[in-house]
Amino acid sequence: MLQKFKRNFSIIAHIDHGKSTIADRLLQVTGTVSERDMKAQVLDSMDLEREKGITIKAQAVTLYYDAKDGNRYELNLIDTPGHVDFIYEVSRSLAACEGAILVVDAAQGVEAQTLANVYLALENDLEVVPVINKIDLPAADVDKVKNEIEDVIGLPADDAVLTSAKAGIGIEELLEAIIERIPAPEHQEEGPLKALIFDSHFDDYRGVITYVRVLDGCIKKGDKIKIWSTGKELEILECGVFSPVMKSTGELSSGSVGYIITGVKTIQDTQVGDTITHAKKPCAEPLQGYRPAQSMVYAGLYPISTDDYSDLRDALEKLQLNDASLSFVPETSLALGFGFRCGFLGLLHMEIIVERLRREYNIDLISTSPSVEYRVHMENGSSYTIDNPCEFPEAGSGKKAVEEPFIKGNILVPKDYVGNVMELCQEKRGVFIDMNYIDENRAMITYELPLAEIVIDFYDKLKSRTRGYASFEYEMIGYKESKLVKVDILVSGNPVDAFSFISHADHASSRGRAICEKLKEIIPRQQFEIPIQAALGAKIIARETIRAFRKNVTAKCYGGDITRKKKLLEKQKEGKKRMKQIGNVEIPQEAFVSVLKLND
Ligand SMILES: Nc1nc2c(ncn2[C@@H]2O[C@H](COP(=O)(O)OP(=O)(O)OP(=O)(O)O)[C@@H](O)[C@H]2O)c(=O)[nH]1
Repeated sequence: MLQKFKRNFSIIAHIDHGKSTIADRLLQVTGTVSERDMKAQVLDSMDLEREKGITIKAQAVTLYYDAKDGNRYELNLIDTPGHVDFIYEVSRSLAACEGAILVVDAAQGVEAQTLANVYLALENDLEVVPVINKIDLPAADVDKVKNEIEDVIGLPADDAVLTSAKAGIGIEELLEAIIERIPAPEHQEEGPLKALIFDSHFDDYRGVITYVRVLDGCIKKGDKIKIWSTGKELEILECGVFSPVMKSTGELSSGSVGYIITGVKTIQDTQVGDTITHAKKPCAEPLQGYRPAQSMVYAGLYPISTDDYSDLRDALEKLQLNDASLSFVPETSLALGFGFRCGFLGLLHMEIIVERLRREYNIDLISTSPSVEYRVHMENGSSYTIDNPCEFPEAGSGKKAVEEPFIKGNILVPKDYVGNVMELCQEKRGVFIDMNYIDENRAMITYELPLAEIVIDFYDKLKSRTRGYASFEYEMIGYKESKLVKVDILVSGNPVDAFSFISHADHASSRGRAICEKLKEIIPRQQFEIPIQAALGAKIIARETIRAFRKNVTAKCYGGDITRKKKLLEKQKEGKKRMKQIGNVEIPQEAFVSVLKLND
């Protein structure tokens, strides 16, 4: 197909504004999926995505549309995730497009992530087509949203397409708008091959599937290609498009989006952002590429049962096959045994990985409290980074300063909640930068905040203190020095490394106290007294005591039924499996999780 009949676009939106529903409708109206196969949100293929109702990974799909001008067009839709954790995936899918559909909810209007995503699209020189969705809702206010798009984003909104993805209204108009307004790709159809790798996934049966966008030239089955950065030469065993399942076409021409299979073993061999060219007749220079995704949040993952250690390693390796942003290295903890230190894009990413390990791989896990990466500067001039509280330098070790990562966060909120948001940001050690009213009702508040304060539960707190009306988006701005200390938690005098955390000095006592109180509630009484303490080095800053108690499970069984007694004892043993033995104290698994939730 000629380039002038191709259109490559993404859909960008704030979470829940209806991006996936619109994508589903486009698939349906163009006959890409039959009525029978249409299950809601075809593009959100992972179970978890469906359940949580969020898109995580970028996906591509090719649609064919017979337009009103009598021509048949090839439309390549690249889906993008909507959550802040995955903004990196958004930027790389945008690089494979000429245009973006900007979906704004007709009742909610422009939100913080709408803005962040539009700016990314404009940075990539994309043509943005505004779409106002959910016009069927009684609370829809199209004129107000049009004004917001013009005033807040600065895009003309007169000709915004009005849709109700739910009711199937406005979908044809949207398809026509895509063809009219999004420019066709303009590359050299005959030139030496130049293609961009924008994603990849591992398929159990077929190996690595690499997603490519062809710029110049053409890829054919049997071609010998070269990966620019590594110089590795590979043969194209198969190439084709997603419609929505993989369909081999034997060829991908200039301006197209599709997949190639080359027989490489891991997705690391075809790095996202790399350039593909022909081995014999290479292009003159590579495409710009991307920075690799960076882990922001770290935590230790430990199997409850030590027998699961190698299964956990295999599972992490498998997950990494599809998710280059997940990193892990083995680590050991005195309290928890053998496990892995893992790096994630954000808390949601971490939650998803932990949940998948549980569900898909059946591994019961304990995760330690999430941490960020700190930079430690020593008096002798050396410096290093740590992502684990256990590596924090002890007092007297010659530490000069510790720096932590900061973000600039933009919060869009109705004016009634401005006070609550500012209060929350102050509690989280935020530094006020700016506040602007975007209209008479809503304000955009900007704060600089330590990332460590954001990763725990900022998002949840923000939602609850604004009744779900605030939206939030952030970017990293770099490292700054802070007064940080490590707090240890001692159970019966033994430090439990999995409970240690790094905190700002001003918050150390209150957090230490809160954890001691929580552990007192959770750790069952045992036959001896258990002191629980929080300590700053040798100094105890909080203490709780669990009094002694003897739990005699057979007490209920008077009468001499020995089998019943045995059963009860068996049951007690089962319960113990879910405990971790720390010194002479048994700590239930929930303790590790609740401490994690409490860290503020
Ligand atoms: N009333 C109404 N509801 C809609 C419409 N479009 C989508 N929804 C609903 O809005 C919710 C969110 O829609 P999604 O398509 O999952 O939103 P999304 O933007 O893809 O969300 P992420 O994938 O998480 O980024 C779902 O419950 C949809 O059924 C619409 O036109 N009208």
